Amino acid sequence: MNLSPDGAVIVLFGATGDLARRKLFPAFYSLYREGKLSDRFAVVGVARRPRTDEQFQEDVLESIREFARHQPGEDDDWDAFASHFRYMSLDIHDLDGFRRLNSLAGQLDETFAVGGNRLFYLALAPELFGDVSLNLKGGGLLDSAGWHRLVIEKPFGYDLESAEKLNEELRRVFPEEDIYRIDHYLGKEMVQNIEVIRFTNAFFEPLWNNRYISNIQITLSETVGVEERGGYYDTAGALRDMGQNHMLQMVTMMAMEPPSVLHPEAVRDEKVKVLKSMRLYKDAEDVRRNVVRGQYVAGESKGKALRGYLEEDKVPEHSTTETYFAAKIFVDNFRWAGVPFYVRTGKRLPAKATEVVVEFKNVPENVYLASKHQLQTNLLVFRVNPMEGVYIKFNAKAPGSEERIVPVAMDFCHSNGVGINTPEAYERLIHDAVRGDSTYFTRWDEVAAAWRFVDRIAAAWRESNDDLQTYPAGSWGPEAAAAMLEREGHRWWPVNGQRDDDQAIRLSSDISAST
Ligand SMILES: NC(=O)C1=CN([C@@H]2O[C@H](COP(=O)(O)OP(=O)(O)OC[C@H]3O[C@@H](n4cnc5c(N)ncnc54)[C@H](OP(=O)(O)O)[C@@H]3O)[C@@H](O)[C@H]2O)C=CC1
Ligand SMILES: O=C1O[C@H](COP(=O)(O)O)[C@@H](O)[C@H](O)[C@H]1O
Repeated sequence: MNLSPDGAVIVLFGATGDLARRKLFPAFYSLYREGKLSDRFAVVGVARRPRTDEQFQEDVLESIREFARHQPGEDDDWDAFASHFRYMSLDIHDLDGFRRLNSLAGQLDETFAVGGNRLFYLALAPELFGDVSLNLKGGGLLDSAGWHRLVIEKPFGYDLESAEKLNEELRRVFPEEDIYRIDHYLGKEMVQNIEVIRFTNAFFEPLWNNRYISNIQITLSETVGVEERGGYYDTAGALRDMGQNHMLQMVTMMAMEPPSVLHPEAVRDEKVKVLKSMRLYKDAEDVRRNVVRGQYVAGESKGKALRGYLEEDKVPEHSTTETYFAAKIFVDNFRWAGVPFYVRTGKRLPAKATEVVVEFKNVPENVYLASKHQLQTNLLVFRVNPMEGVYIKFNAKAPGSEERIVPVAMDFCHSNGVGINTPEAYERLIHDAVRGDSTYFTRWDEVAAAWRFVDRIAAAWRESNDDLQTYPAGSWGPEAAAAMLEREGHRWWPVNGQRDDDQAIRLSSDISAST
């Protein structure tokens, strides 16, 4: 594995699209500003619509002004950065166009001395991935002297069968080790930190099992609706858009065994074991018991009226696509037997939050405590987004009181979501792909195992829509999701500082003010 900050020609397919504009151009700029992209790089933007190099550079500048962490300043050599960007109008079905692209890449190889390294980033609809890879080969783009890597966006297929087909198409051209499947959640600071916190602290690992942990809750909640992506979203739904990929990846980060060495393959081997240990739902009845799905209807948030999913642009009138799902998942291995992993994700919920709550089992009752106190369980919370940090709740004596035991909190705040300047997930992942570090990209067997799990749910949902619930936009989703936990004596912990029923945060700053 070569981890040097190599030079490379980066060919960005889908350069006029939403992802390029909101995430990728800003990421290139931050990497450049922070010296993480060698000066020996060029970006060739590719899409069908006509653009001159100058217009393209202007598009890049606008995107950076709107979305980047760093802003181009007066003393910043914008022109030097922009000179690395070229544009080529090309339909990906046009093989001759790929030959022209190859000759442009060859010129840029020389201009920027990149040694023939090429990174192909497919910010395109997945139906186009197979044709692009064949034409890259046919057009001679893989004949240069250096390495050739393919970065592809999700969704990787629609189910296991289509994912296998897509994978075969890609593997005809690229070996597995050169395919970098992006799951941008794996590039998030605090998702990567889960591993570090788990495996470098003596006081977590011994407790990290079914003896001490009661349940784990993972919430990926969004306030936004489907925005202008209604067409795509309606074919995916929450299960495929967030569940098959981001959600299950978060489960693996929480549940995996420590890898024997810190090497990409060793880490991914451990994640695959988790995915393969997840209990598959037996039948439709089992899915109904353990999975709740919902679709938002008109509601309101902070006094603003919000329309329902069926009123969104490009959503079919009678769509039954879920915009929310929650599930109870079991990882049937020695460490996790009997510990439910509760997961939930949805659009148009009251808060944007990505959070993992580890709820510990209560201490055994003893004579001193049992009669007098209702002890709260200990919590460890990984806050991934928008706040980044770790929150721990435990019990202590209220100062000055002989009698009272109260929950107190310790809050490690990596960033509070305001003026946030930690590297965006895409920066990390592009940086890793250029360095050849695939640790935080998903390997084929992970993708396949995740589809195997998700396909059981999708199959049950195809049988009947009777279990599809509705929830008002701006609410926390269907009641049935709360009921699913209540049946086990558990409840969802509120997220993102919205802990109205939990006084621990206030106690941490003003312990005497609590009652
Ligand atoms: N946007 C987002 O937030 C996220 C997107 N993704 C994934 O990233 C990928 C891109 O998404 P997004 O940017 O939103 O999509 P857009 O629809 O905004 O962009 C698609 C891009 O593909 C180009 N394109 C389409 N057809 C062709 C063709 N035949 N030949 C050459 N270029 C073509 C379009 O340019 P033109 O019309 O000029 O040809 C455009 O640049 C998808 O796989 C999506 O699922 C993943 C996570 C988040
Ligand atoms: O992949 C996707 O993720 C976003 C949410 O990402 P986040 O980093 O803002 O949490 C989601 O809105 C989108 O539907 C989905 O495709």
